[in-house]
Amino acid sequence: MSLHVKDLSVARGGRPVLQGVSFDCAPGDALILRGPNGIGKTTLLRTLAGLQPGLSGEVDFPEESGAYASHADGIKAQLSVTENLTFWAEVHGGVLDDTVLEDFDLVDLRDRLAGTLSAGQKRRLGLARLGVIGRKVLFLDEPTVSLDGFSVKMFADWLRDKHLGQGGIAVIATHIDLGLEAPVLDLTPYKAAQDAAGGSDEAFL
Ligand SMILES: Nc1ncnc2c1ncn2[C@@H]1O[C@H](COP(=O)(O)OP(=O)(O)OP(=O)(O)O)[C@@H](O)[C@H]1O
Repeated sequence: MSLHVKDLSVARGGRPVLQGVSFDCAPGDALILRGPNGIGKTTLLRTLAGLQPGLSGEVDFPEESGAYASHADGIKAQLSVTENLTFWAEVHGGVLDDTVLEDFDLVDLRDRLAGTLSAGQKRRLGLARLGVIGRKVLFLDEPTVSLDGFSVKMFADWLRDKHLGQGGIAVIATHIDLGLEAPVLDLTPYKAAQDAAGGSDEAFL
């Protein structure tokens, strides 16, 4: 189990955004992505997860082991917290292990309809999904948005102890310090050159 990325170039709306990104993660490794707004963190994470094609380069990790998580986390508003988690567990061929409710501080909310949760509570439920789907390679896009300090620490603890500690890998775009001992990859030097745009349609608009 490892994640290998070599000379990867990614695009958004047909325009190159980042080029020449390379890194490797071994079991238990996290990598923090940094860079200013618009540099391409979301684009890179979506490309790594296979949700959109790259322009060139290699991304390699075991099939069916990746999961991408952002704010659009597929919570079903008309189902309860437990029903949402059970649904995800079953989709991934498992059963719900109740400890995930404790890990993400959802015990008192277990019977609440997900649609009635606050933004931060919804985010905790979305992150708890990661605890039930059993995927080893996580691509996390600003996972702590809307979370208070207590919840950030809870999520960082889960990531360290239950995911990385059990051989998982995580690539995380985050502007805050999660307190993980993880290398930081600043994407600024990988910004695609303007003349690499592969065409100059704008000149004719
Ligand atoms: N739908 C789109 N079509 C074309 N270009 C887009 C689209 N969405 C985003 N972009 C552009 O692609 C570039 C990379 O965006 P991306 O969302 O990957 O950046 P980011 O580093 O995640 O930003 P942030 O820190 O603000 O979340 C930006 O310049 C952005 O303006």
